[in-house]
Amino acid sequence: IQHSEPDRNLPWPQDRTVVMGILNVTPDSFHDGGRYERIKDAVARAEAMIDAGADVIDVGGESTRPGADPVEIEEELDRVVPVVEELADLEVPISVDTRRPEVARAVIDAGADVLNDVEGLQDPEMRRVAAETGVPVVLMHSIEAPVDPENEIHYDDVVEETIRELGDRLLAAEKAGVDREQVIIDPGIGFGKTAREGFELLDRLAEFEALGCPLLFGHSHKSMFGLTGEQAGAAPNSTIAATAIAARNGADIIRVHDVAENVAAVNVADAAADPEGFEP
Ligand SMILES: Nc1nc2[nH]c(SCC(=O)O)nc2c(=O)[nH]1
Repeated sequence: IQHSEPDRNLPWPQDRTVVMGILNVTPDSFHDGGRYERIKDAVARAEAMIDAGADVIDVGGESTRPGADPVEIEEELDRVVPVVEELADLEVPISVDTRRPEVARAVIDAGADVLNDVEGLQDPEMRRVAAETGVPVVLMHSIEAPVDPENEIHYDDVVEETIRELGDRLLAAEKAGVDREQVIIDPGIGFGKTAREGFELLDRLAEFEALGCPLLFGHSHKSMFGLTGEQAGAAPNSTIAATAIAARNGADIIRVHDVAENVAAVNVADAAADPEGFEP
């Protein structure tokens, strides 16, 4: 499976699988230091991921794990804006994982290059920000984020239905003035989907080509790997293995915590996809 046509003006290479390093700036993701410590640590962690081969850094100030408590907007701004300001000078693009238009506007003003909306631009105001700024936007499939664990969602065919619903979101975005060329799609692993549905999506990733957009796959340390003997939050080996399969099945961007290991996995997949043409 070759990557989507390299005709998008995205801020990363389009002839190989791109690695997005996850930078959580939620308090529980740092040892207990002061605010300034946290910002310093965040920048150091971003630089370490870049040194390990990350092509883009995804900054997130609100955990959207199933059942997570929503964070006040002021708190989210206070967490992400200072970090984006520091990272804006680094040589790789910065994406921000946020559901909030206020945060989206603020981080773009602060130098963020990409919006990563786990609610798939369901908020009309988020569609307006994407349309007005023209930045690349990751449109992730989720009926809601965080998903209420009590909310029993049933799919007959998770792949078909996810593609269809992403298609609907794409249309709504285009109606709001978002250019299809700026959209990256994402199946939203773990967001209202079971472990087995996660593996079904991994196996049939190529079917998402139908939407004609680059595809981001975000499986790192997720609960689907309970099926393969690892735990949510501690699934390094399953994550690396799934990265290789996802890249070989057409994922254009892989969103991970452990950059070096997953860079190796995408290199293996890309080399297998094009043994003659692959360049290390
Ligand atoms: N685009 C995109 N953004 C995300 N943000 C999270 S937060 C939950 C976690 O990392 O465990 N997951 C994803 C994902 O799968 N895709």
